[in-house]
Amino acid sequence: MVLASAAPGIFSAGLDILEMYQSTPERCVAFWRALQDAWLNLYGSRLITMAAIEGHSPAGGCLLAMSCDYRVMAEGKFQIGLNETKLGIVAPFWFTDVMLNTIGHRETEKALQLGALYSAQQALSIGLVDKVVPLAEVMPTVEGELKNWLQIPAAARVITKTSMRKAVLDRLRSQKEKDAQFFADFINRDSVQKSLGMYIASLQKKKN
Ligand SMILES: CC/C=C\C/C=C\C/C=C\CCC/C=C/C(=O)SCCNC(=O)CCNC(=O)[C@H](O)C(C)(C)COP(=O)(O)OP(=O)(O)OC[C@H]1O[C@@H](n2cnc3c(N)ncnc32)[C@H](O)[C@@H]1OP(=O)(O)O
Repeated sequence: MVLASAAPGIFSAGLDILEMYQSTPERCVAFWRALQDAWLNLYGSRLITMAAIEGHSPAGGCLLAMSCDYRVMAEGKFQIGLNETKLGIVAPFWFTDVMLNTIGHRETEKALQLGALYSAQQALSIGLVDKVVPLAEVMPTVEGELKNWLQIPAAARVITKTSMRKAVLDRLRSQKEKDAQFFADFINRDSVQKSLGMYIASLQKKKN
């Protein structure tokens, strides 16, 4: 399975910020449950999963990419990373776990505190992506890599993948409702809503 985007220049802009702003607790819980299930299915997929990152990939977009087995990113102006702290929010523990498994503890600690967004070359240097190529070569490179992965006996690959990812998946599975409730409480704090409001305004200002 290849994750790619139909929007030029954007792999994924992350979660819909407007869903987290001035929403109701009930809607926030439903929103979070949908995200949890999507991620559990993706990270726990038995399929070979690859991200064709042909554009920006902040926050939830970076989570999607990191949750794949292999990442190819376009060189150039695009950025990737977990930038949550820049919005005044905090990466949930399962976002953090996936990043830890991808780039290790020291880089994750720096990346998360700073809300760092990396260029493709920087992402390659810390192991956040596996390959950087010109934009037009992203999809052919993914397809070529996929052929390599498909050579591996499927049962052996799936057992290996499942055992590598089980602890992180189980950590969320065992506390889904608590996590959803925590998200709804956290996101509706006055201080968090204020930060999100300012971030949304800054996105709109950048455009004008
Ligand atoms: C131990 C744990 C303790 C506590 C944790 C508890 C709870 C956790 C709490 C919260 C966790 C939440 C996790 C959140 C994850 C996320 O994914 S948050 C989203 C982060 N995303 C971003 O910051 C991206 C913002 N967007 C951009 O930077 C740019 O838009 C872009 C680089 C992606 C693309 O740039 P451009 O091509 O220049 O496009 P525009 O900027 O003009 O955007 C077009 C249009 O789209 C709107 N938009 C962009 N991104 C979003 C978004 N994520 N959500 C909603 N809307 C978005 C943008 O405002 C423009 O709108 P219009 O002006 O056209 O209406």
